[in-house]
This record gives sequence, structure tokens and C-alpha cells, in this order.
Amino acid sequence: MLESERPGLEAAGSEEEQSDDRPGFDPPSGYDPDRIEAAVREFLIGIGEDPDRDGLRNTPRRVARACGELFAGLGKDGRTLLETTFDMSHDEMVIIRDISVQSFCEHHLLPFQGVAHVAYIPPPSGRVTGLSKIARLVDVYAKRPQVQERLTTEVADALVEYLGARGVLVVIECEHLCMTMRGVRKPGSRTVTSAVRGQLRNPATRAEAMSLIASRP
Ligand SMILES: Nc1nc2c(ncn2[C@@H]2O[C@H](COP(=O)(O)OP(=O)(O)OP(=O)(O)O)[C@@H](O)[C@H]2O)c(=O)[nH]1
Ligand SMILES: [Zn+2]
Repeated sequence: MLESERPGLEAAGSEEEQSDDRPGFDPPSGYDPDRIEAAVREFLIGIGEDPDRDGLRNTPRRVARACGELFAGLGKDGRTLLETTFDMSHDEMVIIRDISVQSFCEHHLLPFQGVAHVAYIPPPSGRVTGLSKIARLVDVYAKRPQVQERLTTEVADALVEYLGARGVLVVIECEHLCMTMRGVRKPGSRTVTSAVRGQLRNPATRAEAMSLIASRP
């Protein structure tokens, strides 16, 4: 089937779709789709492709639009996300495990993906944040060109700085496509990074968090 015949794809170039007012579409402040589009066209020529052939004609525009989502975290931080808190008077550890992570390695602009586990001890006020905000926090720092180590520390530091968490442990495990699709070609290899702050530096508390993260039903 020709691309132009496929349902949904024909509309990709319509005025309506170009307006980028899709619900939830919140591109970074410096987002310039025209520049991305021009660059992708050049890129296609550079790899020896014909950007005017049928299947590629709308690709630069599609990539430009996709970049508004894929890099939506650029220029943002977790401050506003972590402003919404609830009074639970809970002063024990909270763990959100297996949060999916999708990011781009800043060296090759290839994806790395996997999971994040976040443990935190609420601030002395006992106020906790909504569970979804932790997952959104990971997204804010993942949706940009990144390295896994920085992603890990940025999530941990945001929880201390913006929520006032008394302790934080962030563990991220990802597979990097730049190590599997090309280069050293080691499919299945996973990189594990961690960042620990405050009371979770205590060996016993940290061990408790790690065992809860590792436990499986
Ligand atoms: N520390 C760290 N390194 C990363 C991450 N993502 C990719 N890399 C590495 O970044 C390095 C870039 O190395 P270079 O020698 O400049 O680039 P390269 O010639 O493409 O390297 P190869 O991948 O070994 O072919 C590679 O070793 C990647 O594995 C990350 O999140 N953290
Ligand atoms: Zn890479």
C-alpha cells in the first residue's frame, strides 16, 4: 500500500495537523519546527536519500513535529510539578518502581530506554507528592538530549530541592541503542546508575529501599 493511501497518513500534511495545537502538545521554548524540517531534509540528502521521493516527502515535517514531543523537557524543571502536594502525615519511605524511561543519548541522538525506580522520604511536613508527578518528573529530565548519569542526578536533586524530600534514591536501568545498533554492538547490555541523597545515604535505609526495589511479586 502506498503511504498516501494509508489511513491517517494522508492527513499528515493538512493545515489542521500543521497547527500543532494537539492536546497536551507542549514543546520546549526554543522549539523551531522550520529549522528542524530544513535540517532533516539536508540530513536525508547527506545519507544519500532522495527527500523528494514519495515516502519521504512529508518526513522532515513529521520529524519536526515529533521533536516537539520527544524533546519537550528542554528548558523545564520539576518545580511546578512538585508544587502539588498532599498532607498525608507520612514520614516513611515511598517507592515508585518500574517507571518507564525513554530518552536520547546526547552523543549519538539515539534512544536509550528502560526503567527508573524512585524512593523518597517525604519532607518533615509529611506532605507527599502525587505518584504521577514522580513519573512526570522523570519525563521532564528524560525528554531532552541526555546522559543517563545526569538524568539520574537531576531527578534526585529535584526531589530534594523542590519537594524538600529528606532522603532520595534514584536507580535507572537502560539499554542504549548506540551500544546495540552500532559501534560496539552489545545487545542486551544494560547500564545501571544511581543517585542517593540525604537520609537514604544511611546504609540500613538504603538497603531497605534497594531490597524493596528488587523485590518482585
Ligand atoms: N557515560 C555515558 N556514556 C554514554 C551514555 N550514552 C552513550 N554513552 C557513550 O558515549 C561514548 C561516546 O564515545 P565517542 O568515542 O566520543 O563516540 P563513538 O566513537 O561513537 O564511540 P563508540 O560508541 O564506542 O563507537 C560512547 O562510549 C557511548 O557508549 C551515557 O548515558 N552515559
Ligand atoms: Zn550514544
